[in-house]
Amino acid sequence: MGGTFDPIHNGHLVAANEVADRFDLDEVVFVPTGRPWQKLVDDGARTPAVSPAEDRYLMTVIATAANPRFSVSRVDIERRGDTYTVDTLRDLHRLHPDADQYFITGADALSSILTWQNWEELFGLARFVGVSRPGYDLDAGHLGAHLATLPPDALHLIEVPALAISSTDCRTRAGEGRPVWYLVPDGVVQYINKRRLYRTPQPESPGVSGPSAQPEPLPGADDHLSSKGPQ
Ligand SMILES: Nc1ncnc2c1ncn2[C@@H]1O[C@H](COP(=O)(O)OP(=O)(O)OP(=O)(O)O)[C@@H](O)[C@H]1O
Ligand SMILES: O=C(O)c1ccc[n+]([C@@H]2O[C@H](COP(=O)([O-])O)[C@@H](O)[C@H]2O)c1
Repeated sequence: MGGTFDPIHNGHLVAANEVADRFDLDEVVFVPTGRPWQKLVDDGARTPAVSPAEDRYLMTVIATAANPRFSVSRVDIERRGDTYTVDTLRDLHRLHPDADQYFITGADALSSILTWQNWEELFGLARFVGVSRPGYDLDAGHLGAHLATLPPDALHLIEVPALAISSTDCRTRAGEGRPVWYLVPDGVVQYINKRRLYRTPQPESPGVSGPSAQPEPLPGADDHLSSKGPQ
């Protein structure tokens, strides 16, 4: 399952678990994006409007650690440049050449798949599983005439328990000091607080000392992964 996971929330985890159960998958690999090119700020520098990749990666590790079937891959955050699913699937295939790959995607992401890089190749690299998400229609109608050209078994649409949770709402809540408990795993709440993620920067008062408004840089955070906090 690919995602920006800024932060990972229980909607992601329930969807992944449901697909693992329905398709009897041995493993679900969560793949945090490196540079999600459709989430860039239009500032000329093409800056991702997302938290640093290492923070998103660590939250994903924390959220999935207790489930033996869940793992997290760094393929997208270690690849330079914009993140394309076609590269994700090729990299994972190289790492697990004998595995049948399924790519799990929510109804919203599925509906924009025709805008993805080299989207025609995607269905030859993995089976796609589109999962329901409150507020979005789950159908493949947007694929139009392309649907008939897909390999058999290329796309499955499944209903999963409805959780009206989004990362956007979690960021807004954290920024406003409202609770994100029970929307994200407890460890992720604690990580958000520890790293002061999603807080609107406060102007510093001269002469007042106190805890730094900025979190410590993470060891290993690389320049090409660094990015701007969400607005
Ligand atoms: N509540 C949910 N139910 C089902 N699928 C979901 C849900 N939230 C996200 N997804 C799917 O998980 C994948 C990764 O989503 P992403 O990390 O962008 O989370 P998001 O909540 O959509 O984030 P944002 O609000 O920042 O856009 C996408 O395929 C998305 O459609
Ligand atoms: O390949 C692409 O061009 C592409 C464009 C947009 C999104 N995706 C993938 O879709 C997944 C969900 O993305 P997002 O931005 O909704 O978190 C994630 O794995 C992204 O890499 C992929």
